[in-house]
Amino acid sequence: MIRFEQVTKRYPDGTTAVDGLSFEVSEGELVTLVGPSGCGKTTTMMMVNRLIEPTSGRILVDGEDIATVDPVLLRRRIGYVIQQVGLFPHRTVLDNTATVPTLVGWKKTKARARAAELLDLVGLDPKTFGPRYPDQLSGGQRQRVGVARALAADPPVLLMDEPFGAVDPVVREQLQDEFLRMQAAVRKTVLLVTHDIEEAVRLGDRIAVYGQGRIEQYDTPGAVLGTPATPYVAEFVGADRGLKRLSVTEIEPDDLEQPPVVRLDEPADRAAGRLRAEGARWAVVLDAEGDLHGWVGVEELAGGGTVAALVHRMKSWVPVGAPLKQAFGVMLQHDAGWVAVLDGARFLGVLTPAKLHEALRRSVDADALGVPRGQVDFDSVADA
Ligand SMILES: Nc1ncnc2c1ncn2[C@@H]1O[C@H](COP(=O)(O)OP(=O)(O)OP(=O)(O)O)[C@@H](O)[C@H]1O
Repeated sequence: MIRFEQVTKRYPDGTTAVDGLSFEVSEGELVTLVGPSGCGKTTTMMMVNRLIEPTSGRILVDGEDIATVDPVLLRRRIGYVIQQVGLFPHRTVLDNTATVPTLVGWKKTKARARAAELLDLVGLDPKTFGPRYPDQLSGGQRQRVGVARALAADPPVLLMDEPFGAVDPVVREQLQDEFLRMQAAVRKTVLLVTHDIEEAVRLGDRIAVYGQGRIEQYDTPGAVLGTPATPYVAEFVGADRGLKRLSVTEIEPDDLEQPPVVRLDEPADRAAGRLRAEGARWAVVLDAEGDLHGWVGVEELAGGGTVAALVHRMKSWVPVGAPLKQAFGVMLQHDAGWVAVLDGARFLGVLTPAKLHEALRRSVDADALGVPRGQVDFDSVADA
């Protein structure tokens, strides 16, 4: 969808901001450009909508060399979100959002209806916020309007330059979450500039890690964190990259341990006898469908009746496919040595700290070998 071919940008004063850049962004992909200040990220992005012209090389959008496209027409196909949102102060939020559709000749009512839809999409109630002026919004709300406005003409491509940079960390995380939810629905091709590796990892399908004017590594967040291509990348992503990797590694059924299980309708004394024989001190409680009902301690099974009367509700669990970090967070929060993993209501197994470590190690090796995690034998990497 966006293709850079040997693109170089040299400014008149001799600064080479971007040097022989070649990479490609697929349709519907979100690519984050990350790197220290002055490494050429913004220059890269502004060449896509021709706010900056390359010195040499070509950029193709949807197969077309953009040097041959009228810049005004090009920019209508490309939404642009910047940190200083740049809303018109004397226009309402609704009219700000409707700017581009109005420019391209939509009727006012249609443009406003579309704007209302988009405000809704970015989490702002159009009835409440539509009539307000930009200075009546918080920083985070203004950023959302910026995103809504960029999406208004439904451009296939979105360029975002530090779009969540101007807000505090908590709001920033909320905006990132909302943006990811929205992106899952609209699937734009997105180039997003950030200097924050956490943000790059969290948002990107792929990350381009910039050195001075060049991309040092272009890969998935997991691969960049797991197997940095150069010492520069390793240093940039940080010594705690193992910890960061927890947030991009998903829980897979193969990662799980199978704890002792008792059935909800099982007589308590029989369950107790079985668990004692296995040397188990507790068990998870499932119904006939395999759905999780909670857990029970073996001591509590001493009385009569069925397990159903004795079950403790499970306070927390995590869905399969959630990041390992979420499971780790739940374990810490409840000071627990394990957390149940569910597929819908169905119990799949539990994740323990040892299993979590194993999953992380296997995922690093899987990325390095280019194979699915299930194919990596943990024993072969345990001593690595
Ligand atoms: N108009 C210009 N004239 C000369 N040099 C420029 C110009 N614009 C940018 N540069 C230089 O080009 C290099 C790349 O700048 P760019 O803005 O692309 O970096 P960046 O990675 O986006 O940085 P930041 O994260 O600080 O925004 C820098 O050294 C910058 O000083």
